[in-house]
Order: sequence, then C-alpha cells, then structure tokens
Amino acid sequence: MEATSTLALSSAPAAARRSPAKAVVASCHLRNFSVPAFHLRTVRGLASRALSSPSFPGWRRKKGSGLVVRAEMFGQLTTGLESAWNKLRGADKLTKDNIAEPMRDIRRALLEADVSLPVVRSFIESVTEKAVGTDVLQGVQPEQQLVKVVNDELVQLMGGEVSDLVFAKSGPTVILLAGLQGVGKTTVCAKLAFYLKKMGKSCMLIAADVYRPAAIDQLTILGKQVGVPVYSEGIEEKPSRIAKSGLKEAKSKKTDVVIVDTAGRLQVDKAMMSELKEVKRAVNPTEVLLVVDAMTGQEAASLVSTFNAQIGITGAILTKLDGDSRGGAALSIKEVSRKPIKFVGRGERMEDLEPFYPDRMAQRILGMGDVLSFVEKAQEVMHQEDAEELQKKILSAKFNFNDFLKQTQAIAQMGSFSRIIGMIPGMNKVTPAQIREAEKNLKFMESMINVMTIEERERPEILAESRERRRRVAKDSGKTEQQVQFLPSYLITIFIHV
Ligand SMILES: Nc1nc2c(ncn2[C@@H]2O[C@H](COP(=O)(O)OP(=O)(O)OP(=O)(O)O)[C@@H](O)[C@H]2O)c(=O)[nH]1
Repeated sequence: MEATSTLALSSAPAAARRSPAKAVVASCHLRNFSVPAFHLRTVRGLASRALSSPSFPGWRRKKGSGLVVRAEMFGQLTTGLESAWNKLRGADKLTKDNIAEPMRDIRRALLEADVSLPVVRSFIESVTEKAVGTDVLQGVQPEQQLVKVVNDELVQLMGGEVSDLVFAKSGPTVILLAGLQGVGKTTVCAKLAFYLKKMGKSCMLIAADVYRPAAIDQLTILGKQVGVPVYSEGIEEKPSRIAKSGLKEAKSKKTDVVIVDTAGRLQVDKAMMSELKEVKRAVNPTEVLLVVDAMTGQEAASLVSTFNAQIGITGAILTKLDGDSRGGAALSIKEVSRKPIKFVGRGERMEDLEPFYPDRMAQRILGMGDVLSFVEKAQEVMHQEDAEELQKKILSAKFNFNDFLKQTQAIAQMGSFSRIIGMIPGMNKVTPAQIREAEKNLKFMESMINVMTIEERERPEILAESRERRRRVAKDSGKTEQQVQFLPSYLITIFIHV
C-alpha cells in the first residue's frame, strides 16, 4: 500500500523565503501544480540558493529533472533499504519466508555501506528474530513494521542513547583529542570549544601538535574565530610538558574546559601512541576522544578499537559526515569498539559539530522523519479510501478547496502542527516561529474558503476566471482581491509517500 498523506502549505513563496528547508521541499513538489510563473521562479530561485547553503550538505540537483533533489548523505544505504521494503508490498504479515528476500537486500545494503561483516551478521540475525512473530500493529503495513524493527535495531547498533560529554567534578575538565593526520582534529578542537561556549562553559585550547607548525597557527586562528584563548609554547617543548603547563594556566584562570590538540600521523605508529600515553599521564583527562573520518568507513571503527586498546579512550568524534554517502563508520564504531560516538562533524563551519543522536541518525538512514508515528497518526484520522481518492485527485491536478479543508481538518485532529511538522522528512529545520506563521496562514486561507459557494470550492478555476467572484469572496472574508487571486496557487501540497 502507498499511504499518502498530504499537508497543505500555505504561502509557499513567503515561507520559502524565510526557510531554505521549505524552499527545497516546496520546489520538489511545485512541478505537480499549476502555479503562477512568478511564484515558481521565487521558490526555485530560493531553493537553488538553499541547495548551495551549508544547511543542506549532500543535497543535490538531480540531473535533468529541474530542482528535484534528494538527500545523499547515506543515500546509497537508504536506496538499498528501500528495495527491501518494496519487496514486502502486498504482504499481510511478516513471516520467515516473506522476509528472507528483504533481509538479503538489507544485508547487501549494509555491506555496500561498508559496515563490517560481523556487525552485519548480528544485525540481520537480530532483525529477523524480532520481525518474525511480531504482531503487526493495527493499521500499519508489514513493510512499515519491518522499517520499525530495522529502525530500532539501528538505534541500538549505534549505541541507543546519546552519549553526553562527561565533566570533571572539580577543576577543569580536560578533553584530549587524538587522531590520524587530516581527519579534522584541529578543526574539532575549535568546534568543540564553540559548542561548549554556547553551553556557558569557559574554554582553553592547548596546541600540543609540535610537528606541524601550521597546526599551531591554524589553532590560533580558529581560537580567535570562536573567541577562545589558545595556549602554545611553539614547537621546541615536549607535548606532555606543553599540555601540563597549559592545564596549570587554565586552573589559575578557573577555566571550565581544556581541549588538548595532539599531533596526528599518517598511520598508527609506536611513537604516536607513546606520546599520547605521556600526554594522557600528564593531564589526566576526563575525556579522551578519537577523531575519525567518516569517509574511511569500517576502517574508522577498527581505529577506534586500536586506540582504545593502546591508550584507553572514552569515545569517538566522527567528522566529515556531510561527505559520507555510505554510513559504514557511523554504523560500525559502537559495535566494533564498544566505545560511543559522542559528536559528529557535518561541515567545515564552527557550527557544524553536534552531539550524535543514534535515533535521529537511524531515521536519516531510513530516509524518513518520524514516519512511522506519522503514519500511525494519519491512519487514525484518515480512511484508506479517502487517502487513495485524494492521491488520485492530486495527481490529476483536481485538488479543490473542499479537499484542502478536509486535509486541514484531518491534520488538526492529528495533533499540534509543530508535532506533525517534526515527523515529516526534511522538515525538522522548521522553527516554531515558522510553524506559527504556517498555522496563521492556514487560518487565513480557511477564512476565504469558508465564504465560497459550493461550486467555487469544487472548481477553483472559476475563481480565477471571474473577477466578480473574487471581489465577493474578498469582501465577505475581509481580505483583498489580490489575496483571493493568489489563493489557488497557495495550495501547494506536500506529498509524503510512505
Ligand atoms: N566537509 C568537512 N570537512 C571537515 C570536517 N572537519 C574537518 N574538515 C576539514 O578537513 C580538513 C582537515 O582538518 P584539520 O582540522 O586540519 O585536520 P587535523 O586532523 O587537525 O590534521 P593534522 O593536524 O594534519 O593532523 C580541513 O580542511 C577541515 O576544514 C567536516 O566535518 N566536514
């Protein structure tokens, strides 16, 4: 089954102007509607800019199809998993037999994503065991049920809960960063300081990478950029001594958090490990975090294991996730090394470091917002036949004002607008202010529709043809004629194909 739900977004051009997320989503769907060229150009122009903005890493124009875009972070894995769900279409429950083929697809998708083989094996075993014999929820299709099991297992695989930074009970919290060359360690130092500053902590960076003078300069520049002092003694002193003196200074200044940048090597070697051990002994860190590059796939997971075995670490920071279309590192690290991913880097800007949320990551891998809850909610308030009828109407461009009202009423029954927006893929960047604005716009549109005749509601085109009708609607609803004129084009509907 293809459960389709629609959400009418009012004033798409205005909303798109404020939010790149809306611009992109609206532009994806605009092509199905007859909207005035003026609006089309506005939204497409905005979407085009949004696509090149850092908020949309991995989003691309699809060749030859205008502005239709899709998220490519983990895109390969997402596509692979989709083929598994598709194979279950039409089934009425999950059985050992009918999930065999979808499970093969999932296995292949995970291996192609560069997830390590033992992890894939245990994952498949656990999903199969949980999927077969689970009672399919009332109103949820078997393929949805499998998505839910896979989602839950992915969350577990990536550690279940968010793994927060640990802070020292007294004195400065010391975070020691380690990692191979070029993985983004120095950048992470500054990003982390920026993040902690936003939490209200005072920070100091210590430049203990003495082999690459440029690293000290880089840290100094980044420190300035984020407004955090950088302690350095040049390249003559031993890293452990620099770290120790830096910590002493941080203590005297009552700094909350000290972040130590260490030297990277091209590969793991004895000298690097013994130097790290020495620095660790000198500053007794609260957190030892290994910075790994997401693009190295399962190799990143084995590096975390190696560093943990040799120096003892508390977690990992996964950088360059914005360029990772496979996902093997994010999926393998916890399972292989038993150490959690604490943060992920998703771009070069200082803002592009965030805590690692296994649940959000799983949803992203599955290419969905909180789709399952959305489907459950939608099915509570919308009959299957209605949904299919509506889908046909939309596809044949016969969506009228009555359908629109029916949809807004169904949406109102599903809960608050903000909660529903949060469940929709791609809409998680919409702010509360934008949601309030959308709610206001919906009411604005409803007030115009409420004063229309039955015929006008059923055939929006007669409004477009008759100035007299538009004037009457404007007068009765207290709006301007121009606002009524644009009403049909505001009915830009977002499809959610589940
Ligand atoms: N796209 C993207 N680039 C990143 C990310 N993190 C770091 N980079 C870039 O990766 C490059 C290397 O980062 P550095 O911070 O210099 O790496 P390093 O590990 O300190 O390197 P060494 O000092 O040589 O060991 C820089 O160009 C960063 O801007 C990220 O999350 N996404």
